[in-house]
Amino acid sequence: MIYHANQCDPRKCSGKKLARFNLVRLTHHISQLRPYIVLSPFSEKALSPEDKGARGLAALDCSWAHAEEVFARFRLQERALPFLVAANPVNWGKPFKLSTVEALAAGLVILGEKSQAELILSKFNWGHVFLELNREPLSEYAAARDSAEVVRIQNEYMSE
Ligand SMILES: C[S@@+](CC[C@H](N)C(=O)[O-])C[C@H]1O[C@@H](n2cnc3c(N)ncnc32)[C@H](O)[C@@H]1O
Repeated sequence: MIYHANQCDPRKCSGKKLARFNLVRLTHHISQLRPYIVLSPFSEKALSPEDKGARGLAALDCSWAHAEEVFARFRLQERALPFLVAANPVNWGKPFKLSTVEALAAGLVILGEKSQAELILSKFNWGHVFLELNREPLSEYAAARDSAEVVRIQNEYMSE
């Protein structure tokens, strides 16, 4: 599920593209995200395999310029993704600043749904590069026990 704030260039928006392929549902009602784990770069808790019981994943598609202020307006079941590097053309090589499709794909891998991650990334010509660039950390995060272990693994990558 993706909450869409309509702040992006529709030609470049990865969330809208996923919706065109019927791979996500778009909503303009934040309340519809409540049953799901919402990926937020501002959450203090990291996503981990401990979250596997969740009903599903959600992201909030808005401009990075307004993201902090948009997330601050709501109280949801939020989780941050650990250190991963973007492969999308807008933020290529930047850590943590993932496009919506990269964030959902990373979350799916961490929750043990790698084939779903490959499916959503397959709609983007750079999509496979995201999994290649982050193959090692993603497989370690997916094997972690809980959020604290994900953060410990992340810190090892960040100190390298
Ligand atoms: C700010 S929007 C930008 C969307 C971009 N315009 C696009 O077309 O993909 C990206 C969304 O992906 C998720 N996301 C990105 N990086 C993340 C991170 N490091 N941790 C958690 N969620 C993240 C969040 O839901 C965030 O709001």
